[in-house]
Amino acid sequence: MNRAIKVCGLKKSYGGHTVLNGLDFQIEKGEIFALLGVNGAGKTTSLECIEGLRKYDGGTIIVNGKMGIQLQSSSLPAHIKPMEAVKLFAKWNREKIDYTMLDALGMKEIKKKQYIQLSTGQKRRLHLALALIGNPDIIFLDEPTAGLDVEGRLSLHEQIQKLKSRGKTIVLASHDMAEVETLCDRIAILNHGNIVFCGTASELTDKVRKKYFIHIKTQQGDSTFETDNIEDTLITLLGELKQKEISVLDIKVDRGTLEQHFMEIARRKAE
Ligand SMILES: Nc1ncnc2c1ncn2[C@@H]1O[C@H](COP(=O)(O)OP(=O)(O)OP(=O)(O)O)[C@@H](O)[C@H]1O
Repeated sequence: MNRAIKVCGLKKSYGGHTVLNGLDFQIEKGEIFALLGVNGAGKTTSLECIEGLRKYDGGTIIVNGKMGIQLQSSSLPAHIKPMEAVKLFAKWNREKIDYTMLDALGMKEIKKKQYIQLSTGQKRRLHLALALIGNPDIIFLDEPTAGLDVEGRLSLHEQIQKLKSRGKTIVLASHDMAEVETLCDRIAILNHGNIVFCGTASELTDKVRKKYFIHIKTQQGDSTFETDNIEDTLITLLGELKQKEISVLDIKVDRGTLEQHFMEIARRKAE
């Protein structure tokens, strides 16, 4: 069985307000899977239903493995030290402490500090360490890098990649397109209570935008051309430039950013 999670027809309303309108998706073992959506799209609600922390109104959720959970916001007593928290969590879970994992998350560097003295990045690393106690198979991270600087984000990405290389399944909610593009194997986009896209970043690009953008820099300035047929357009453009004896300094071809594709899909009105 290669499936870590299967969600079928997941429904959730708060009062009369429908937030999840029958979600269907599945997450394979060993992949990094991202839930994306604008603020209020229902990412946290979906994660917390799967985690068993929130009741849902309909549908089925099958989770195939032990879960480790890092919530969007969590707190610890102000004066507790990181290792005290780790020992407490290990005791509650009746698990041994994995000191190699703690070292990899930089717990040594902060062991003398109290919780209240930790930076946002250090708190996030501690909460990730707590989520990993018990060696879970599936790790849920709700906006894991929110509020982190570039270095903190890269270091956390490295830890997440290491978890994947150890065969863990990672499910995360994120707003950060660069993060999702570099880190995640597959993405599901939530919009108006439905999954409007589920696949890889390049499949998202294919779905939204078939066009290519050719950016040409010449002695006379920069120009961008949009085309469906990259080969013909490039040949024509280069031929024209050669005929006019204009030297080309640089050429770049792209298909727009993942952020543009995400916004196009995430903001589409319900069909
Ligand atoms: N306990 C609650 N009671 C009532 N409404 C709620 C509750 N929790 C969430 N909501 C509403 O459900 C919707 C989805 O919220 P949720 O937190 O799941 O979205 P999200 O995609 O995680 O948002 P964000 O990106 O801002 O974290 C929002 O409209 C929110 O106001």
